[in-house]
Amino acid sequence: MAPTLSTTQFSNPAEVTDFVVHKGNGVKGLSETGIKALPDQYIQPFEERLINKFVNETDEAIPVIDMSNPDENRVAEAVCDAAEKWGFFQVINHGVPLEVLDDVKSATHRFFNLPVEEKCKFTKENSLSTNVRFGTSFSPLAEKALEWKDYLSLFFVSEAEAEQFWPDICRNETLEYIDKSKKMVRKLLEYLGKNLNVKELDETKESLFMGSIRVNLNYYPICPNPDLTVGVGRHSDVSSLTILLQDQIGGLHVRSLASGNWVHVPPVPGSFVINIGDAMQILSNGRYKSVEHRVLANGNNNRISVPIFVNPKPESVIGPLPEVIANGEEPIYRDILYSDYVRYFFRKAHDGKKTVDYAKI
Ligand SMILES: COc1cc(/C=C/C(=O)SCCNC(=O)CCNC(=O)[C@H](O)C(C)(C)COP(=O)(O)OP(=O)(O)OC[C@H]2O[C@@H](n3cnc4c(N)ncnc43)[C@H](O)[C@@H]2OP(=O)(O)O)ccc1O
Ligand SMILES: O=C(O)CCC(=O)C(=O)O
Ligand SMILES: [Fe+2]
Repeated sequence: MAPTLSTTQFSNPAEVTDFVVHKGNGVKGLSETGIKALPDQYIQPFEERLINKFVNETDEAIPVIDMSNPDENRVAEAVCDAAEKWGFFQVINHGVPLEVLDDVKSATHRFFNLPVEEKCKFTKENSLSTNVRFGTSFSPLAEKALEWKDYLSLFFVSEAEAEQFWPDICRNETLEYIDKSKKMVRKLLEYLGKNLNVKELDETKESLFMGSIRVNLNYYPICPNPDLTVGVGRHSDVSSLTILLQDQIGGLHVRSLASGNWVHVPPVPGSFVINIGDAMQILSNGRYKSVEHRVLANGNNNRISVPIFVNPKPESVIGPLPEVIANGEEPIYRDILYSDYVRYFFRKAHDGKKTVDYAKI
């Protein structure tokens, strides 16, 4: 239900922050007050807005890969090529039932449409588990300018833990989405691993590449001045691989490694957007690239997206794989504890590709 506060009740920026961040209304609540101008704390520095700058000026596009015949060499080659040259690609005919995708999108809308009191049961302060967190922006206490996004973040431990702590309204659909995506994730990791001389995804490699799973349900409400802010600022993911389901609205942009231009990722019905994360960049000693991306805010439509972050286990030590440096290649990253790396990422504002410097030798 829409909050009944009138925008005139915000007499200063601190009241907006209190309403959005501390009272748990999120930017969705703020948007639904009918607010006509973007509050000051959402105004991004000029260089971060980048609206229309270097966007769509070329006909560059991230590859779209058809996985109908997943055992054909050309599919594996296309995936590895995209991972090296773009760090991003879309997949179609991936084998995940479209109904599962529709169901998790509906579940996302249902969660965000809950009354504030219900969503607030899952804020950092109130959640009964650190694995379930409802929040807004990315790291509001560390950010100079906030981001126009609310999220529910679910770290998967077990079905039993999810049964106990995840919100009822979206639990089953999210679990099904994870479960039905696993086969495709394994296949993608097999392609990427083989190309690095990893013969098979045995227990050790499985734990490094896909030892933990986090799913975020993202909600980007209509924004009064989308040109002045961002939905998500420039960042690379800290995952090994991210599987992103987006709706039909659009707004995700990827930095082209070839030109430096921002390239829009057009919604393709029934597809996933796949991207390489920092953990895979480190494991592959820089062969596969985790690439900067960002999401524009939208003045006309609400948007949702549902990324599955496929990660090493928090307790894994990650560094360039022995198979990669066996040929005498110099390691460019040191060994790091993965949970230290993720903590470092979460404790600062988005800052483009800087997180990975933490692991550089
Ligand atoms: C939210 O907007 C985002 C998110 C992203 C994410 C991109 C990714 O690639 S996510 C994949 C990350 N990988 C993993 O989660 C797997 C490994 N996980 C771990 O090692 C641990 O779960 C942990 C993340 C280190 C948390 O450990 P723990 O100490 O048990 O838990 P906390 O004390 O609650 O958290 C520590 C610290 O982290 C921050 N934080 C935790 N969870 C989240 C979350 N879901 N979202 C945001 N921040 C989180 C938090 O700041 C905690 O510090 P406090 O000072 O608040 O206590 C990309 C783009 C986006 O816009
Ligand atoms: O919403 C999107 O399209 C991308 C979100 C994203 O980059 C993230 O959650 O890491
Ligand atoms: Fe991301």
